[in-house]
Amino acid sequence: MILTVTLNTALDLTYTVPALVPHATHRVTDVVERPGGKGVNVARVLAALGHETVVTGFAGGPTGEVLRGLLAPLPVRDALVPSAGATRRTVAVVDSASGDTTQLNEPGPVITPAEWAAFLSVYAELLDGARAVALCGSLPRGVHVGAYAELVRRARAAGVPVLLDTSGEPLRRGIAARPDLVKPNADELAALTGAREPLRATRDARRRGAHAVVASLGAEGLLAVTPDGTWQAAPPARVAGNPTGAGDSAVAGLLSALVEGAPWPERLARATALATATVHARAAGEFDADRYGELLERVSVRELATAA
Ligand SMILES: O=P(O)(O)OC[C@@]1(O)O[C@H](CO)[C@@H](O)[C@@H]1O
Repeated sequence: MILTVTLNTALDLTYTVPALVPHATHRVTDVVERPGGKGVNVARVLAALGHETVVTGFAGGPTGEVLRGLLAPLPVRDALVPSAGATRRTVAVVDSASGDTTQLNEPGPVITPAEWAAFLSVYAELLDGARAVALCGSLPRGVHVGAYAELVRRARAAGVPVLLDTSGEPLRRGIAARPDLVKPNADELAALTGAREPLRATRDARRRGAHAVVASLGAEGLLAVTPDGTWQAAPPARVAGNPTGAGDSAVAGLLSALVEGAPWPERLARATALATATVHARAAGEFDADRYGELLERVSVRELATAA
């Protein structure tokens, strides 16, 4: 089983408008409501690939009920821990004229010390039996900033490979706890390292403690700095669409190939094809299987002649 942790789950709304104009009233032409938060998206993609998947984190209030109701028919096991505070909503507004997406994320509930303690005991139980764990997304209020570092250390102590996908101070502290893999995007990487040049920043991130770093660089694909080598993976062509959740699909691809013991080029090909197929999809956590299959054959993975 693969475990995904989403401490700040979300009810994701995707609105499509003809054109997004500040101060104007907009008629929404398409509404999609999905169970979300990064780790939930990762789990949905993993389940679609046929992996046994469990989601944990917090869910509460009426939004939490809706989220759990949307998860129920999916082949994903719900091990979410109840919180008194309500699960947040996030809104992605897709401008169909420009193709740009604007994201609005609520802060989420305040987690109490008792709820955090309840989560830690569920996490410990789930680690026993997990083949890999992904720790994903922002922290809800009330959860300490070193929470991911703590969860990384516990996964390592249990011998479970751990992937971290977060930002800011939780990422900085989490990396220092030596996760097997981190997957920052270009902005997260720049904020962490102060470097804009992708290769330099990715190598710097790895030096901070991660075993391997896979940076997601939008249309440029993925850059991986690993103990086995350095690779750049790119989609066959620039794609237009909603990029929300593309990074989560990349995480799912990396985990899926990792638990199958695939080598790095194959992990990166799978991650790039899934991320690209998600840009074509209506919402995060989704992809078209045929398109994924076509992309997988056309993704390029190039080894860079440079030391990690
Ligand atoms: O606020 P966070 O936790 O950083 O990100 C949350 C979020 O924007 O990320 C996903 C896309 O990656 C959305 O489905 C989700 O709601």
